[in-house]
Amino acid sequence: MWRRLTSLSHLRQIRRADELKICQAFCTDITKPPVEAESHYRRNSPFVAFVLGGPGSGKGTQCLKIAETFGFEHIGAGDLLRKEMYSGSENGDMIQKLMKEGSIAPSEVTVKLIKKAIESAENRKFLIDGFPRSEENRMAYERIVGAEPNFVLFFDCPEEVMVKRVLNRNEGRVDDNEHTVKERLKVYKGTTLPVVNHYAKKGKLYKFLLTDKFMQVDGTGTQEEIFERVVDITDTLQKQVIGIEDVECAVEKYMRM
Ligand SMILES: Nc1ncnc2c1ncn2[C@@H]1O[C@H](COP(=O)(O)OP(=O)(O)OP(=O)(O)O)[C@@H](O)[C@H]1O
Ligand SMILES: O=c1ccn([C@@H]2O[C@H](COP(=O)(O)O)[C@@H](O)[C@H]2O)c(=O)[nH]1
Ligand SMILES: [Mg+2]
Repeated sequence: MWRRLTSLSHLRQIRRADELKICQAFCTDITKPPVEAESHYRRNSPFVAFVLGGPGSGKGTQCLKIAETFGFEHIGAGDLLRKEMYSGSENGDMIQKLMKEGSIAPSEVTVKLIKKAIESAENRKFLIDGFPRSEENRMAYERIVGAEPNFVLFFDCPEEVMVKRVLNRNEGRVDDNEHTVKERLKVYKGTTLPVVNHYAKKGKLYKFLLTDKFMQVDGTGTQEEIFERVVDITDTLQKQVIGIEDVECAVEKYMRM
């Protein structure tokens, strides 16, 4: 209840009469969002978290755990591109060449695949793993999908650990080799980190610094130890964001009166 009322403070510009209606509407003990607001939220506002980090930092591993625990749909941008590559599509050869080089696929191709995956899912909560890779990717997503992510998780892993993991992964990926991993690291540092900085400035970034302080397995913490930290943040953010969305939907409803 308190959160609902305090979240309305930014609406000072609304006419006094409308303000009164909004306050009256929220002065009852609402423990659940109004049915109309809830369905608006589900239908129109997918809840999106981007998951970023270098090659082999553990994005995919943690996404599987988050998806299972919190009921998110896991969309791996690289997985979508690999599927497209092997599907015999007209973009297949181009994607394969870029992946082997460690380069980034054109934004329109990747965003189109992500948008399709979001639109065809029943779920409205998404983890988008390994995207955006560049500021250009980010802007294309925001333009085409028409929204920013709700929050961004960032796995900051030491470079030597990432390289070792990628070279030991053994999943038959065309880019898991010494030459390509060097290129991917260059792209990550030069082109993806600016995206991370962008979301840090916007206050949307949650960084997991994976250093040798855990002294486990490979010096970054076991998958379970890292996940324990991820759970806390994801749980809190989900609750906060859903609360804010409810207020905005309800405000829209009362302003139309
Ligand atoms: N905390 C960890 N400790 C040890 N090994 C790990 C840990 N997390 C992930 N791994 C292993 O490291 C490898 C890379 O992990 P993962 O595929 O999740 O990385 P990624 O960030 O998705 O990489 P990419 O960007 O290349 O897809 C996998 O073989 C995974 O099992
Ligand atoms: O948004 C994206 C995501 C991926 N790529 C290309 O795919 C590979 C592998 O991606 P992973 O996320 O590591 O599975 C990546 O190196 C890029 O070549 C992309 O172009 N755009
Ligand atoms: Mg991955």
